[in-house]
Amino acid sequence: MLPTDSTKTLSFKRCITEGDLVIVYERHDVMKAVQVSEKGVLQNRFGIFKHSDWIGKPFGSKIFSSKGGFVYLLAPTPELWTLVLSHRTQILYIADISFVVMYLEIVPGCVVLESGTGSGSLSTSLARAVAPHGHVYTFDFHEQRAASAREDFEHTGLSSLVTVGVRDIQGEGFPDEFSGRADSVFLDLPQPWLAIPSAAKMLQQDGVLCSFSPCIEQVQRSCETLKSSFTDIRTFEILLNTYEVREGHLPSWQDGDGVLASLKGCKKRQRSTNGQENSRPQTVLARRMGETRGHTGYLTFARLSCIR
Ligand SMILES: C[S@@+](CC[C@H](N)C(=O)[O-])C[C@H]1O[C@@H](n2cnc3c(N)ncnc32)[C@H](O)[C@@H]1O
Repeated sequence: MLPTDSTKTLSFKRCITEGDLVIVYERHDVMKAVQVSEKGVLQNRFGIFKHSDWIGKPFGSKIFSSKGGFVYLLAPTPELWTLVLSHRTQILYIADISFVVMYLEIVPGCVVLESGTGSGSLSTSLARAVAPHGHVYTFDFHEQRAASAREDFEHTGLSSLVTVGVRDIQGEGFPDEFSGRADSVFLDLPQPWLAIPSAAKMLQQDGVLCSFSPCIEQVQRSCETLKSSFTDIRTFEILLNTYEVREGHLPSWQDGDGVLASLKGCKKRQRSTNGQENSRPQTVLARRMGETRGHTGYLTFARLSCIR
């Protein structure tokens, strides 16, 4: 059983009720988080939507406005929350987040330490990964950021899984009460090497640490510090290619190589009985969108050595 308030973000199989946070989805790049209230109204380019029509509908419903336009009402999963949250800092995105959760070996029941909290983008996914009985303790030295993150975790229903502390982790290290208790530690700090000795103290035998740094000089300095108590030190840079999937006409053989793949396979150009060329049939196309997404940062992982 999940703690009751965390069912908001962690369960998909329920109906929308008053007070819920929903993600109103127009397109993959146009979404917003809305708190449902009986008297609430949403207005966008597709028309006017009354919240009262949403209550009782399952998450995932397609909802029509009086003008016939529509939006989808989606559950505020960590994946979607990362795309709609208010940016108080730079944040981690899904490609890095998914790699972090996997490589830190985070499973239900884990205790995870994190600093800084920033906008809580990573913390939200960490919380889901440790649910229902694990916990994320996240620290930021910026009081207002910590308070805003706490409010967000209330809204997304994760506050029973995440505790936000105000602390200078580079200066003071993590609190001693976590000594030897953490399964994993994640650092997104300007000088992570200052926090690494404390992180090593917090980790259980063979626990894993990850440090995110935007530049390679920081990585080098962190690795120097990691060498004294960690093993299996490895750095990754995650680069993402996105493909747009849409209906369209296949190019003729003379059209160049703009379209990289057809999901339905190639159909030859058709000719009618009078020998005229028909318009080419519609098919589903996948086209690479622009350049590979640029550099976000380096992820350095290391496992605590058994001999401390
Ligand atoms: C880039 S943000 C973290 C973003 C976060 N990973 C996310 O996905 O939303 C870095 C955070 O570290 C915090 N920070 C910087 N130095 C710190 C320190 N010495 N102790 C604790 N937090 C610190 C900043 O206030 C900032 O909020």
